[in-house]
Amino acid sequence: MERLFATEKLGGRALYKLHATTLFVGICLVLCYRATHVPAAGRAAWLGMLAAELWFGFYWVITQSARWCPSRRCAFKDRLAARYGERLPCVDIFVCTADPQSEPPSLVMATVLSLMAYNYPPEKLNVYLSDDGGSILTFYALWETSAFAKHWLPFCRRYKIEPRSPAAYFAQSDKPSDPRALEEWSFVKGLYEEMTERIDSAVRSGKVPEQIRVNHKGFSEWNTGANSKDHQPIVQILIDGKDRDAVDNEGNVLPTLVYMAREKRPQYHHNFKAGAMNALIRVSSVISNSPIIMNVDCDMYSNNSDSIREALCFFLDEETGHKIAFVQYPQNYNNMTKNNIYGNSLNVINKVEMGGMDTWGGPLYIGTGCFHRREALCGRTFTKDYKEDWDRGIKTQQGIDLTEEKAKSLATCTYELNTQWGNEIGLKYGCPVEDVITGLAIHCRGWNSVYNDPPRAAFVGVAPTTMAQTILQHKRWSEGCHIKWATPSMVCGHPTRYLLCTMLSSLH
Ligand SMILES: O=c1ccn([C@@H]2O[C@H](COP(=O)(O)OP(=O)(O)O[C@H]3O[C@H](CO)[C@@H](O)[C@H](O)[C@H]3O)[C@@H](O)[C@H]2O)c(=O)[nH]1
Ligand SMILES: [Mn+2]
Repeated sequence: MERLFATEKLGGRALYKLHATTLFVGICLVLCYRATHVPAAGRAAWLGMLAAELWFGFYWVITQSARWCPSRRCAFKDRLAARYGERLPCVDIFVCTADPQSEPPSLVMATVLSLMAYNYPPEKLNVYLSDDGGSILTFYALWETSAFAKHWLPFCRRYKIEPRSPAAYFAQSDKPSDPRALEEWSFVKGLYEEMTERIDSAVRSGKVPEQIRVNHKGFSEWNTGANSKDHQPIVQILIDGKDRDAVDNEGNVLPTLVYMAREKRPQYHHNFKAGAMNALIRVSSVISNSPIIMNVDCDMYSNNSDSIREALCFFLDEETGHKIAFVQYPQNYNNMTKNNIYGNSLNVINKVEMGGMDTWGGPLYIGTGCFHRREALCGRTFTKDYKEDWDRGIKTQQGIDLTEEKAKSLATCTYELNTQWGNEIGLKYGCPVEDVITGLAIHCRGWNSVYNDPPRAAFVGVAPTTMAQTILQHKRWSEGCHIKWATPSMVCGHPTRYLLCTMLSSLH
């Protein structure tokens, strides 16, 4: 049977190998020099130099395993379409946001809209927004979005536009020349701008107007004075994709859209993004329970509406699909500083190293732009005879109120006490780079991963732009992969992979 994807080796490998060989000889010569020139005085400095050279030499040798033979993937969406048509698995999409001041809700909503507008059967798509700020402003923004989506989704489909984040699209696109298209373009643009203005002005004033609050029962969650650090669990299904009446303005079904703010109490540690993701895994398990989970940071919009279909080419491939736990896309940014002075474009990682890690079972999980197999993320160990049920998922709703109550009980502070959540199940806690460690644990359970970097970037986000932000981010990344976060079984189970995780996340 024809494969659903191909792997091709990157060109220029011979040249790189030549370059690497000369470097290796250089490193050996430096070490030789050091060993044969032991000074009589100043031994401490000599020892320090030797230690540094040995460490950097060792680092360099280890990273060669990711640079020696980089490859690129090519997914065949046409073959996927020919084989499966629209009989595709359900997908749950998780977006995490934490603070309406530093992550403006209007931008988060552009991300949410880009995800709702994927070129994918809408009844199989479920978008969840986790709000760690527990903010009525974010909820209000999502409520506005659920109404605007009824215009945005048909517009995207009719004109096959890219990218499908309205903010990015209207900033990039020229006015269409066809008068009918122009009329619609201007109408949708107008609606979008009005909505953004309403959201931004609510954020500026810090409150949602009273006449709006009566429009949805969800606003009443804030009647008791919930604040970001102390509030009850909130789950609101804003669009129920299983409801035949929830349709866009052309009568097509809409994707499910859910707002979640897990319970926060000062006496319980919330475990940052990993805690939010784990709450989402549980909440989604009673609403949609799709076999595939995708997650993005709130500042990373989908730039390519075919990314889901491409990711499925890997999962559904007959030969190797059953081994794959996650498909990782690179992090691309659209706000590079002049000359990329802080190296934020992550070129070496994105273009070479992530695609070069196949020998070690595939790329790292880097926290955003990643499609997971739900079972693997929830702690399942790989076995040859495991067969995924791609048809799984909740197809009929029990009644929204009942489902919401059930979901809230899974998003409480006490739910995880004395359980394996944060350890064997879901994302790992306690580590500043929960993603890399979680990915390592998945590999240690026997699964592989795949890296896919299509010519049209799948996700585009916002990188740090100042020295201070960059240093903070790198400090967190470097600390995160320190040995103390990995258990001995993880280090021993995949020693080279562990070293690579440590080194790739600490020295860029
Ligand atoms: O308590 C928190 C803190 C953060 N976030 C969200 O987590 C995401 C990432 O946080 P950010 O502060 O933007 O970290 P970055 O350094 O930009 O993130 C990179 O590094 C992280 C740690 O490795 C990964 O989790 C991210 O996916 C990756 O983009 C954002 O969407 C936040 O809203 C939460 O949901 N809850
Ligand atoms: Mn970020």
